[in-house]
Amino acid sequence: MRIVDIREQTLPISSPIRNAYIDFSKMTLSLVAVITDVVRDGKPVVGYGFNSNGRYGQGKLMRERFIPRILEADPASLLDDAGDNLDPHRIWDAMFTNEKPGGHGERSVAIGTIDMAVWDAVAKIADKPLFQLLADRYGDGRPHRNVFVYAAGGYYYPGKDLDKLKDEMRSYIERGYNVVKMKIGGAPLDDDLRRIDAALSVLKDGQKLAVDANGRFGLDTAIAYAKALSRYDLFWYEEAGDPLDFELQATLRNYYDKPMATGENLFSMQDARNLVRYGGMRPDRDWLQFDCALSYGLVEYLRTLDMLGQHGWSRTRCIPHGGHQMSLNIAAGLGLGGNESYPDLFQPFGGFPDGLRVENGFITMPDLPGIGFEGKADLIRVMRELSA
Ligand SMILES: O=C([O-])CC(=O)C(=O)O
Ligand SMILES: [Mg+2]
Repeated sequence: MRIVDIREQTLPISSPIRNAYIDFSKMTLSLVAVITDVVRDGKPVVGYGFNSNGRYGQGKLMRERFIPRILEADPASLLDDAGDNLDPHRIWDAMFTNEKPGGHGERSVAIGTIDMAVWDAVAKIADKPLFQLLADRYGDGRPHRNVFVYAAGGYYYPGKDLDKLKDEMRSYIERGYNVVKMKIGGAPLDDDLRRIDAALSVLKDGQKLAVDANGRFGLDTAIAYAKALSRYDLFWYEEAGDPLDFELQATLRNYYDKPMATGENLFSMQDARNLVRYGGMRPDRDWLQFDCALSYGLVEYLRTLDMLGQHGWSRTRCIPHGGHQMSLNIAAGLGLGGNESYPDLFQPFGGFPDGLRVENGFITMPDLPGIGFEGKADLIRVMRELSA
């Protein structure tokens, strides 16, 4: 059993939307196919992966370093002890050969994307949904099939007035979500408060709004927003300041006693650990959003979950960024608190398998092989073009 080829294609996911920090007019991602010599139903098993929105495609790093390291390794050294499947941990070690620690810039995205495709292949070779494989290997064998999901959107874009924002939020609620998220920090505070009031006006009892500043604020602005947001009962106040400014985050808790969230731009277990050590995050109410697709993959995310446990954090406080099915499987298999969802954005990569309904804010995991990309017709079409 061996990996015979790994292919990458950089694809556009551009749109006119913007958050407080970037616009998505030139946004791309890497799609990866890991092609094996294992044959199922007359066809080779192929694992697929892609990186989440917000970081660009990483084909160059993959082609120069990470793909050759896997393909040049002794194939037997990449298998598990029984020799009957690929071992994601050993493949990860091969990718990380001759890489120094620290500075987890773009390579964590490159490795995380290949890692996603490897896990998809591993679960397909084991003939299981990935969430079941994870529950079997790392848990008690019983996945949490019902996963909390929230709808992310509420971006700034040209011509978007308050009515359009309300329509967007209402459409998520009508599709079964009970938590919706919108952007803040890309307009003056008073304008944002009007936008928040508009979004809240379409919510009913038990439905909540989260807001996301995308790391835009310095301490003074972060505090001004904290004071203004305190009057609401928000699901969370996300990424107020620079993702690496742990002191800002720690100070902010003195001005905001309701839930906060951050972590989507921390790309390693060590960075996540620094947030937990120095960021003043509160295990009883705050949320951690590390996204495996951007941060060295599930092999690293398993280390992050171990680290969290050692620091007194429950994994139910993790709701990953990215809205991809990989984190959906991790949430179901390992018992996270839920997952982000982009019902309309970043298509065909955003969203979940066709026909999956959101009910009262939860989805029920379908029985699909691997990560489940085969259940989303527009996505698997693009993926199969890469592996054909
Ligand atoms: O706008 C983005 O970069 C995405 C984001 O922060 C999120 O989904 O939380
Ligand atoms: Mg965010």
